[in-house]
Amino acid sequence: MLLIESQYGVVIHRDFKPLYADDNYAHYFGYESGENILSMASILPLIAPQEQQNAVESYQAVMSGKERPGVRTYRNIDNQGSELIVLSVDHVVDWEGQPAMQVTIIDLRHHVETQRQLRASEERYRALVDGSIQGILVHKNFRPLFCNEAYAQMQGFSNAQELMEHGSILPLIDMEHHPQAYSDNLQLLVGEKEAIKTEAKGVRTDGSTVWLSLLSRPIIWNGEQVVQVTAMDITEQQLLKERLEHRANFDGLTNLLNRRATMELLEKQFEFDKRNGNDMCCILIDFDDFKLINDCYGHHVGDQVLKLFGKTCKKSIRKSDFIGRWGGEEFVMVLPRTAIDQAAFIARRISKCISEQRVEVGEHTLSFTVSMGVAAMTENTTSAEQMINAADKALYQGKKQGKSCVVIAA
Ligand SMILES: Nc1nc2c(ncn2[C@@H]2O[C@H](COP(=O)(O)OP(=O)(O)OP(=O)(O)O)[C@@H](O)[C@H]2O)c(=O)[nH]1
Repeated sequence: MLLIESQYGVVIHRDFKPLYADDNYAHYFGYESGENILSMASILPLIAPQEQQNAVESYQAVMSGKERPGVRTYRNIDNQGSELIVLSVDHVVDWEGQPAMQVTIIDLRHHVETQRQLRASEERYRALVDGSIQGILVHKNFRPLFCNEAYAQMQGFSNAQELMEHGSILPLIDMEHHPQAYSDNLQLLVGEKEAIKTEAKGVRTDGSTVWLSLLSRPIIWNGEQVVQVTAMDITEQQLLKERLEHRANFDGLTNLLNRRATMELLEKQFEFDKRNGNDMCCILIDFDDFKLINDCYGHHVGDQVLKLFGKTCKKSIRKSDFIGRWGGEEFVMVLPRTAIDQAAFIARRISKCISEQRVEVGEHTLSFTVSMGVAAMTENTTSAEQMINAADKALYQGKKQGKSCVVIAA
């Protein structure tokens, strides 16, 4: 497909400040490696002085969306001061969350033939972007017209051809993102938007998830208005983000919501149920004589008991209910749309269930109990905190009454 025999060089820059340059690019200008280019404050001096203004204007026009990225010829200057004519293919890409210009150049000095090829710019575009370090896909209403190797690999294909054999790229987009994809596609095609930047979940050929940072723009392809997508694989960053989010909201030992996340959710639920006139209850749960468990069997057994408690509770509540770790061996269960009688019933059921659990420690079989305070959101309850305090008082009563019991707040 590519009629040009020479290799091409790639540089990515923002306002001509180099962000990435490969060695081929550096070689064109007489440097040893891309590192030499990266150490420059600007790559503008590599363009012949009489063409620099033109280059700056083109850059601004493309980045602001006034002009589409295109194929141009430039007079460049190498580090010996000699002029070289290059064919340059501009391409707006996403670089660390910001748009940047990717320029692919071919030295035209020895390739008179390439002048003729200038006219076949779309064909050349195909060949040049194949070497892009970012995934590039061109589609017309999700029918793939072109994709480079990088894009195909991100989606789990072994080569671009395999992806191109698919009639639609929609199955490669997670269902959840389909409405957004349709709407973005339409907005770009009717010219409502010049570019759309999104993060979307993709489906690899093996069914696994790939997270992509996408920059979509309308381009002309064989005379038709179509969409070009530049993609970066951000799966690792996304997984890290999810892990950090999980760590920020969940307790590491029991994998239940931590106190902060529980309170946040409880407050939201409280506001919702209050506004909608729904019932709502909370149960404060505290282990009985937990210190004894630690003292007799060791801290690790205490941990094991807490984990088992978390699992047991999660299994015994509805999807709309939630439970969080409030403190060391204290937990809060939130029951939206639940009246106090039902809540008391649930508390007793869980209390029984907990007391039936057994943990084997060597020759010993350990059992344990909890005390619970149950409170409802009444007409006079004005905050989630107030409801928790009421449950806490009831729990305190329970502890005084001899533990292993469920006490309903007055
Ligand atoms: N193993 C383990 N123990 C914990 C954890 N968090 C708190 N504890 C222990 O739980 C015990 C709680 O002791 P206390 O507050 O006296 O309560 P208790 O012994 O359950 O007594 P009552 O509440 O009156 O029934 C303390 O010994 C804490 O060290 C934890 O994550 N793992």
